[in-house]
This record gives sequence, structure tokens and C-alpha cells, in this order.
Amino acid sequence: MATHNIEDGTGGLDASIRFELDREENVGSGMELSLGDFSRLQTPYVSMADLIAMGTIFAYAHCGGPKHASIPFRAGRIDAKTAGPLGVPEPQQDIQSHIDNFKRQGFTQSEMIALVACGHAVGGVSREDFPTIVSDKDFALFNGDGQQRYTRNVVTGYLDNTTPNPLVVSPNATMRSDLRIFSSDGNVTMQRLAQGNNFDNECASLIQKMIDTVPKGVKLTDPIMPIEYKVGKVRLFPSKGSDGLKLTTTLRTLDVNPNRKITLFWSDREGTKTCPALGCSSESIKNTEIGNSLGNGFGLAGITASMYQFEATIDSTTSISRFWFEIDEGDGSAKQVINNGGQGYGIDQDAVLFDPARSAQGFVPATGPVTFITVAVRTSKFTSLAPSLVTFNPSSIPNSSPEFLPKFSTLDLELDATLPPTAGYTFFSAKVTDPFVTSFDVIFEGKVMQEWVETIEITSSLTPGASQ
Ligand code: HEM
Repeated sequence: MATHNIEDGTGGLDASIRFELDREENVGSGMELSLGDFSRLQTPYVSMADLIAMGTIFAYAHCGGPKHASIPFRAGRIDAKTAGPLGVPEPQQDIQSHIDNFKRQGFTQSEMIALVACGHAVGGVSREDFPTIVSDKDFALFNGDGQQRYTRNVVTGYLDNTTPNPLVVSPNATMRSDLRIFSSDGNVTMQRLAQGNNFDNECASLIQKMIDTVPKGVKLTDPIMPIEYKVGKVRLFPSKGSDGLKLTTTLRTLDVNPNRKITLFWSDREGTKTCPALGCSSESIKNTEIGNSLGNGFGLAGITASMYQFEATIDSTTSISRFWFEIDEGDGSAKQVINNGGQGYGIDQDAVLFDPARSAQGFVPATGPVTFITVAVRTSKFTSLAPSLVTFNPSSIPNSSPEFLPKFSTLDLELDATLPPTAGYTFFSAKVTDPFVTSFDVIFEGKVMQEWVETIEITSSLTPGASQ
């Protein structure tokens, strides 16, 4: 975001760093390593810039950032297609350059002082990148805590002259940028940060301001908070053991109640031949507690949530048009219906379906790691055109450059003679040999029929030695 210019709205957190790694001002391998880590989480819907913002929030929490000052996440950042202007501040620059640089980005002098202190509340300087700052060890921490964790010691240690921060005490006075910055207003800001919870609170709001600094025209969402009931991915496919269809989905609730029972209801696609007027039903088959660690957004927000799994058998002749849930908390209170404001959750089509039961991942001796993807097409809808896939490799690995740009590829499916037609469906399969593909869309007659199927949804393994 150091490229932002508040006057003309250009630059900001747009992941242009991926095209700027060879610049002098971006010395070191840290950025490339972080981009490599984040890149695997890119999806067709989540930009690298959003991942950098989210990574900052998680890093802050995981390094011991305070729970009372967590940073809200807003989404919607758009990745730059090319490098941005120069602008990352460097330690040898004079104080006026730093004040001007931060002003260009939209930060006052006092905000600059606090933000630099917040940034340097974790991490340190490595000798390899800055031998003129650190010469006696490989890595010198900013804080006097001796540990890689967030601490306001970067402020208190500076004020009481015990800080080991190399950008304050380096023998090379030219490189003491933190000293020049922290003292630039006569320590007024640093004194304020040392009081009460000021450091935690100001860091949270300034780091939020930093990650929400985006180019003009990019519109960020409101902070993303978990909704009370969240329906997960829905898959409908011909059952393997019977002549029916299988529907799998999940419902996430925001708390844990061991007495809770959730039932899935659905209505037919082709009228009400088999389901009673109030719908067919199936109880959840499993529930799992999620979110009790910092590893996900629930943990960060201090919430423990539950995920209920459903696996219902549907008559393939009547099929399914919509579904809903009924929740019994088991405490005598009235049952609650979760039905998308009365409309139910729709199944938009049952003609072309990704089939997780007939798809598999594994290792084929001749080819290496492979994913066999099967798609079921309602035999009555099948013309002569087979479905195809658009696959997504988030970081173009193994042929990736340090830019870690995602790669889309098209792959045709072929009629699969090993899978006899079942429940009115004919099966088509494709072999994906790129082990880095993380998701795909299923296309039929030029339309996206199944969007963003993730390869982690394929849980079956190939029998060793299979060649399929
Ligand atoms: C005038 C402004 C700044 C200067 C001159 C500066 C300078 C530096 C230098 C020289 C390093 C060592 C990098 C290395 O060894 O490869 C560093 C590390 C770091 N800086 Fe800054 N910085 C500034 C502002 C910021 C800001 C605003 C933040 C974030 C809010 C920040 C966060 C960090 C972090 C987290 C590290 C540790 C990286 C690690 O441990 O690998 N810095 N900074």
C-alpha cells in the first residue's frame, strides 16, 4: 500500500508487490515467501490483495495481538495487473522524506509514528538484507522481549532507553530510521502510545486503515462478520448404492448445543408425488465443533461454532427443487425454521452435476498424482455435446514465476464407459494431471452449470495401481 497517492487515488493495497520484487526498496526474500504462501489460497473470487489484508489480520492475532483490539476484515480488493510506482520507505532516508511519503499515502506525522511502532511490534531486521544495520547476528528483533511476538515494548523500551530495536540503536546512525521517526514530534506520540491500552487500540485502527488503503474505484465490503446460520456447499448426484440421488450439504450455527437437533426438509422438483405436503426430511448425520482456535475467523472473533452435516437420499424421478432446515434446541422452546426468508434454498438445476461419489484422487504409476473428475448428465438432457471443465491452479505452480499468478485451463470430459448410466444419468469423466488444481467449474452447452467445485470435496482415493 506504500504506493498509494491520496491526491489522485492511485496505488494502495493491490498486490502490485508481486511485480516489484526485484526493486532495491523491496530487498529480501520475505515478500516472495509470503506471496508464495498466500498464493495457494487464491480462488477465482479471492484476490491476492484480499489475502495480504487477511494475512495481516491473522498475523497480528497469531503473534499475540490483543483480543480486545481485533482488526475487522473488509473484502473486495482488486489485484493490479502491473507494477505500481516506487514508494516503499527505506531506513537511510531522512525524516522529511518519511513524513512526505506517509502524507502522500494519507497518514499524518503522528499516524506515521504510531504505524511504524505498530509494524515494528513484531519481527526484526536480518543481516542478509541489511548488513549495514545488523552485523553481529543473523537476525535482530525489534522488541526487547527476546521472542517473536507482538509487544508494546517497542514503545516502552524506546522511551526508557532499553530497546534493542536495530532501527533505533544501530551503530550506523544513517540507518536509525525508527529513532528519527519516533522522536520527530518530541516523543508526544510515543508517550501517548505508552498509556493504558492506547498502543493496542491505535495499532488496530491504523493497521485497518493501512490494509483498507486501496486504489480509487475499489469498493470494499462492510466488515465481514459471520451470519447466524450459514448453508454450506450443496451437492446433488446419483447415489452409488441405490437408484436415487444423494444431496449433501451443511448448516453452520454460531454456538454449540449438544441437545440441538437439526432436520433438513425438501420439496420435489417434479410436483409432490412422493414428499408429504410439508416436505421430505432427513436428520443431520454428524456435527463438528469449529472455531475454537485462532486458525479461522470464528476463533479470531472469539466464537465457537458448530457445523451440521446432511446426507439425504432423494427420489431421482421427483428430484428436488428447494430445501430448508428446522432446528430443535432440545430445551422445550419452539422449533425454528431456517428457510431463507420463506423462499427455501433453491437447487437451480439437476441436469449437469459434479459427482463427488464417482470422482477420486490418487497416484497412478504411469502419470503421477491424478484427479479423476466425473460429471453426471441427465440422460434426457444429453445432446451430442459433452461437458467440459475450467480448472483453476491458484499459483501456476509448478511453472510459476515469483508473481504467483493464477492459471485457468479448459479440459473436455469424455463419456465414461466404465460407469453404466444410473438413475437417469450418464457419466462423463476427465483426468486432471496438474496436482495444483484446487477448483473447477463445470460447463455445458456454453453455460456454467456447477461453479467453484473444490478438489478437496473429492474424498475418495483411487485404489493403488488403478489406471481408470
Ligand atoms: C519509514 C518507514 C519504515 C521503514 C524505514 C522500515 C524499515 C524496515 C526494515 C529495514 C526492516 C527489516 C527488513 C529485513 O530485514 O528484511 C523492517 C522490518 C519490518 N517492518 Fe518496517 N519499516 C517501516 C515501516 C513499517 C510499517 C508501516 C510497517 C507495518 C505497519 C512495518 C512492518 C515491518 C515488519 C512486520 C517487519 C519485520 C519483517 C520480518 O521480521 O521479517 N514497517 N522494516
